[in-house]
Amino acid sequence: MAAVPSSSGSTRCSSHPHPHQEMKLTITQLEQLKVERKVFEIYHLLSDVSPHAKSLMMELWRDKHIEFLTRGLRQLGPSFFVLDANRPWLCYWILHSIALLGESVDSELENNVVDFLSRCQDKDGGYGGGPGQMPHLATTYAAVNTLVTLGSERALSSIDRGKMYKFLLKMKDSSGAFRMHDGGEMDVRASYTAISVASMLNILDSVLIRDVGSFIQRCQTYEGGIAGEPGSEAHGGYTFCGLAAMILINEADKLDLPNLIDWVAFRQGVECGFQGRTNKLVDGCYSFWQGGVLALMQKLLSVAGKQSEASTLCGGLGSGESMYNMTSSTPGKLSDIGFSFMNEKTECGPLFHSVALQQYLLLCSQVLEGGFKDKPGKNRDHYHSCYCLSGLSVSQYSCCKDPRHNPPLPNEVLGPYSNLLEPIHPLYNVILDKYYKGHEFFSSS
Ligand SMILES: CC(C)=CCC/C(C)=C/CC/C(C)=C/COP(=O)(O)OP(=O)(O)O
Ligand SMILES: [Zn+2]
Repeated sequence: MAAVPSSSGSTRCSSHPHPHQEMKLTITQLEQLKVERKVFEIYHLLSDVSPHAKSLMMELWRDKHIEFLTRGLRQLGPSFFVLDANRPWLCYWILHSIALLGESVDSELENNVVDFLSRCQDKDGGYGGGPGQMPHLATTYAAVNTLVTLGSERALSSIDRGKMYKFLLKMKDSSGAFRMHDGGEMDVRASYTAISVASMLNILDSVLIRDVGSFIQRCQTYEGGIAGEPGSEAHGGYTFCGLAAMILINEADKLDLPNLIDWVAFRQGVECGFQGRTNKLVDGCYSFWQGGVLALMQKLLSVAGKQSEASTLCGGLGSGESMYNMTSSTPGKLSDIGFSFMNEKTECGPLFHSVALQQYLLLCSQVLEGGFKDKPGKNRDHYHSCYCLSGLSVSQYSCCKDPRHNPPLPNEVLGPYSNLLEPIHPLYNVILDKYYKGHEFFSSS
C-alpha cells in the first residue's frame, strides 16, 4: 500500500478516503452537534468512532487553506479596478494567514501586492482602501502589516514614513483620541491602529501619544472589558485594541487589569470558543481578539497583582492614577516598547483553556475545503480565516516562554504536531520573525 504525503507533510495511506467519505455515517451526527455547539461531545464521539478518523478531523488542512487563500489573493487582481474599500485588508488577512501556515507567495504575486499598495498610498501619507481613496487608519494598519509580512526591501521601503507621521498627527484630536479618517469617528480602533503603525515604523513619539492613555482608560467599562468609545458596551475587538495600544505606550497600568482579566476569561464559553461580549454567541474570530488579550496579560500579571494588592489595601485605585511602570526595563525609545515586550518574562501559564480553544477552531471553525468560519452554519471568509488562524497560533504557543527558540510541547498542540503554526507578535499580529526583520529595517533606516 503506497503512502503519500498528507496536507501537513505527514504520511497518509493512499487507500484512505477523505474524512468526509470515511465518516459518512457520523458526519451528519457531527454536523448536528456542531450546530448545537457541543464541542466536547464532538470530541468524545470522535474518539468512539475511530482513532484514525479522529486524527483526520483534528488535522489542520494546510493545503486546502493555502489553496483557498491563494485563490482569494489572485482574484483580487482584476478587482483592482473595482471600487471597494477593503482591498488592503484582504491583502493582510490573506497574506498573514499564508504566513501563519509557514508559506509565502511567488514573487510576481508579491510584486503585484506591493505595487497595488503603493497606488493606495496617499500623496500626503497613509493608505486608502483603494487607489485615489481617502487615507484611513484601518487600511493604513492593514497595508503596513501586509508590507511587514512580505518583508522584502522593496515592500518595506515603499512606505513613506515622513508623510505617515504627518498623516497620523492630522488624525489626532486634542482630546487624545484619533479619528479613523479626516472628519471621521473617534474610537479605540483608531487609537490602536495609529499607535501600532507608528510603533512598527519607529515614528512613535511623545506628541503622538499625548492623552491617548486617558482616552482608552475612559473606554474601560464597569464589566472590565473595553468599549469602542466612552459609555459604550465592552467588546473583545475593542478590548484587544485598547490593551495593545496601552502596552505600546507603556500605560497599561492605567487600566484596571484584574477586572479586565476576569471579564475576558469569562468570555470563553462551554462551546470552547470565545464570545465577543456578554450574552452573545461564540465566534472563531474572537479566538484572537479575546485570546490575544489573555496572551498579552501573561506578561502583565505582576502589574495586575500589584493593582489587586493596592485595591485591597487602599479600597481601589482612583481614576488617572498610574502607580506602576509596566516594563521592568524601561526602553530608551517609545517605538522599542513592542520589541522589549517580547523580552518581558511570561509570568504564568495560559489564562484560558488553550486546548479547548484549539478544539473549537479545528472542529467548528475549520472548513475542510479550506478556510475558516465564525461558527457552524456560517460561510468561510478571509477575515475569519485570518483571525481563527491567529487565535490558533496564540493558543498553540500559550505555554511557551520563548516561542522562537523553545517551541511548544506536543501535548500543548491539539492534533498532529504538524498542526503547529508560526508564532506571532501579539501586539501587532504579524509573524514574529517578520516583526523582528521590520523592526531592524525601520530602526536602521
Ligand atoms: C484593528 C481593528 C480594526 C480591530 C477591530 C476590532 C473589532 C473586531 C471590533 C468589533 C466591533 C464590533 C462591535 C462588532 C460587533 O459585531 P456583532 O454585533 O456582529 O458581533 P457580536 O454579536 O459577536 O458582538
Ligand atoms: Zn467573527
